[in-house]
Amino acid sequence: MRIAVPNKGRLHEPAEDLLERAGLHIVDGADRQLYADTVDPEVTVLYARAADIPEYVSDGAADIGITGLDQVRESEVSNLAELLDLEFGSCRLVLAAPEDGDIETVYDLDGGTVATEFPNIARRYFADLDVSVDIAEVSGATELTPHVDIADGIIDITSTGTTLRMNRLGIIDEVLSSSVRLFAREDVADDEKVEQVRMALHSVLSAEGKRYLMMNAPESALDEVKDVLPGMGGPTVMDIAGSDDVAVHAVVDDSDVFETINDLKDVGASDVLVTEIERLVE
Ligand SMILES: Nc1ncnc2c1ncn2[C@@H]1O[C@H](COP(=O)(O)OP(=O)(O)OP(=O)(O)O)[C@@H](O)[C@H]1O
Ligand SMILES: O=P(O)(O)OC[C@H]1O[C@H](OP(=O)(O)OP(=O)(O)O)[C@H](O)[C@@H]1O
Ligand SMILES: [Mg+2]
Repeated sequence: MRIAVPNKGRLHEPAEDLLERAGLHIVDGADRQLYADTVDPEVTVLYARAADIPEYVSDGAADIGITGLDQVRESEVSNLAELLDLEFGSCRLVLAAPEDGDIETVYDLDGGTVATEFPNIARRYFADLDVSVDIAEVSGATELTPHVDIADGIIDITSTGTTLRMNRLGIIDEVLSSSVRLFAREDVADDEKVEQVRMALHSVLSAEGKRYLMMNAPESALDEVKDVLPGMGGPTVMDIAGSDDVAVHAVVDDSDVFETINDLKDVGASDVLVTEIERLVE
């Protein structure tokens, strides 16, 4: 089973980092290599441009892929199944035009030109709205084009909004909200190995924002301790040999930890340990 991963650009590091945290360690993955092995002999990695990954998975060069939803939509391949939102690389594809111009709605662009790195998404967007627009395909610095009379507006990625602001462009509409996804070719989407990889990545996402709490508590206070712990499926309780205390373990949302510890102390818990969770397989 082969997994296609961005070889450079902003998605490369977070994608590799996620595989590492999922325990799918890359071995022998020296820089600028096309393929790498992982600790699982059945899983190999193919490094490719983020924009090429949907096509590679669709054609069978890889079986599953990690790239932005914007790239999947732009590729127009139809045999991919989304397995997981990996919750990084979040951005919006927006329609924008000069702030001081006379384009205020998408309909004002009828008969005009729009520059973009995403011509397929752009064509579909305008066709759906029945707006007739010429698409000028560019390969970068899209934000400049309205200021050099190449286009009346643009469809481009924004995340912090800095680039649009610097180029005095205002957002007219959101075309797509994107983040990085794990997807598979439909014919292998239900394979056992694909499911194992999906589950491993999911376990990392599930652990994010969660903490593991361990404490001792008098057995007589157990009901109150349980009431305080919001825990998933109730806490784990273990007897401590030769003691009236029990050990209690629970998973708690990071945002609840401060309040939960205070409440636990109030009902008699002691020796509270808080640790991070690497993965949570449900
Ligand atoms: N602010 C952003 N700008 C561009 N892409 C973003 C942004 N935020 C998230 N992304 C995601 O990253 C993808 C771009 O990946 P790419 O590998 O092209 O990164 P890059 O850093 O722009 O590299 P390059 O310098 O080659 O353009 C986008 O398709 C999108 O899914
Ligand atoms: O809202 P912001 O945080 O300003 O991000 C948006 C900008 O980032 C991307 O460019 P990138 O840095 O990838 O350069 P590129 O156009 O050369 O790919 C994108 O094409 C926008 O120009
Ligand atoms: Mg870029």
